[in-house]
Amino acid sequence: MTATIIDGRATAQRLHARITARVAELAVSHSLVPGLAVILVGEDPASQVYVGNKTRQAQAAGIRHFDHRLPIGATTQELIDLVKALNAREDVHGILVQLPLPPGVDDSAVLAAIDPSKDADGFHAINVGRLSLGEPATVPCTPLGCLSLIRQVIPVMSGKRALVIGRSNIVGKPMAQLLLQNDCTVTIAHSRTRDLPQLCAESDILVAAIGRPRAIAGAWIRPGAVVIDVGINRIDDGSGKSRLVGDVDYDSAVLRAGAITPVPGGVGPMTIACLLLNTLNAAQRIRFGPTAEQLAP
Ligand SMILES: Nc1nc2c(c(=O)[nH]1)N[C@@H](CN(C=O)c1ccc(C(=O)N[C@@H](CCC(=O)O)C(=O)O)cc1)CN2
Ligand SMILES: [Mg+2]
Repeated sequence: MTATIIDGRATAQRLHARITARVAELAVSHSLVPGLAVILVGEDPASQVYVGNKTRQAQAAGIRHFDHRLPIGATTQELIDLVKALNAREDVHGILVQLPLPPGVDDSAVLAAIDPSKDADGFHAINVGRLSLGEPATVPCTPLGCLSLIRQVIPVMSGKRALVIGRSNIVGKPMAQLLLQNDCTVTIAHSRTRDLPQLCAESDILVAAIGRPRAIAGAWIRPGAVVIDVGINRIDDGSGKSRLVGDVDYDSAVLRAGAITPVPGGVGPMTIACLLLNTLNAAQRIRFGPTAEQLAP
C-alpha cells in the first residue's frame, strides 16, 4: 500500500482564498480591516523566515500587519509594555509573539500580557483553559491546521485511537484536546513513554511533534493509519547541503500509512493559514461581539 499524500500547501491555499474573500467583504460592508501585530525578538534565521512568511501572507489576504522587531537584548518588561500598547490599539485585532524568545525573557509573562481576545496564537492561559473546557476559544494554529488535514481523510473521527507524540503547550497538548473534542480515544506520548512502537501500532491517527528527525519508524505504524508529521528538522543530506525532514521516517512510513503529510508542504503551511484565520475571526468578534459569524478552518 502507498499512502495518500495530504497536501498541506494546497489546503492552505484554499483556506487563504476563503480568508481573502471574507476580508474583502468586511472592508466593503463594514470598513473593517483586520490587523495583525507581529513581535520578533533577535535574529534567529528560522524565526525571521516564519515571520516574513506570516506578514507576506497577511498582506496578500488584505490583513494589515504591524511589524515589531526588537534586539536580542530586549527585556521582559519592554515586551510586556509593547504588548499592552498593542492591546489598546483599535486597528490591531491579533497579536503574536514569535517563539522561541531569547533565554532570559520570561515568555509566560509576555504571553500572559496579551489581551485574550487578541491572542492570535491561542497561547494565553484563558484560551488554553477555554479549549480544555470545550468552550469557544482561539486554538493554536498548528493543531488547528493538523485537525483540518486529518478531517480531509477521516471526516468522522469518533472512536478512533489517536496518538499524539509530544506534550508541548504549542502543539501536543492542544492537539490532544482537539482530538478528544472529536471523540477520539487519545494517548499522549513523550520522552518518558515506554514502548512507543506498540502504542504506534495500536493507533489509527498518529500526530508526531517531538522535534527529532525521522524518530518514528515506518515499521511502527499501523497499516492504513493517518500520519500527521509536525516536525521541521534541518539535517545535513550527506553532501554538505541541508534538507528538511519531519519527525517521521517518511520513506518507510509512506509504504504503510493510509495517508500522510509530507515535510515540507504538510503542516507548516497550515500553521500560517490558521494564524490569518484566527486574526480574521478575532477581528469579527471584537467588532460584532462573541456571537459573530466565524470562518471555519
Ligand atoms: N508564536 C509562534 N511561534 C512559533 C509557532 C507558532 O505557531 N506561533 N510555530 C513554530 C514556527 N512556525 C510559525 O511560527 C512555523 C514553522 C514552519 C512553517 C512552515 O511553513 N514550514 C514549511 C517549511 C519552511 C522551511 O523551508 O523552513 C513547511 O513545513 O512546508 C510555518 C510556521 C515555532 N514558533
Ligand atoms: Mg524563556
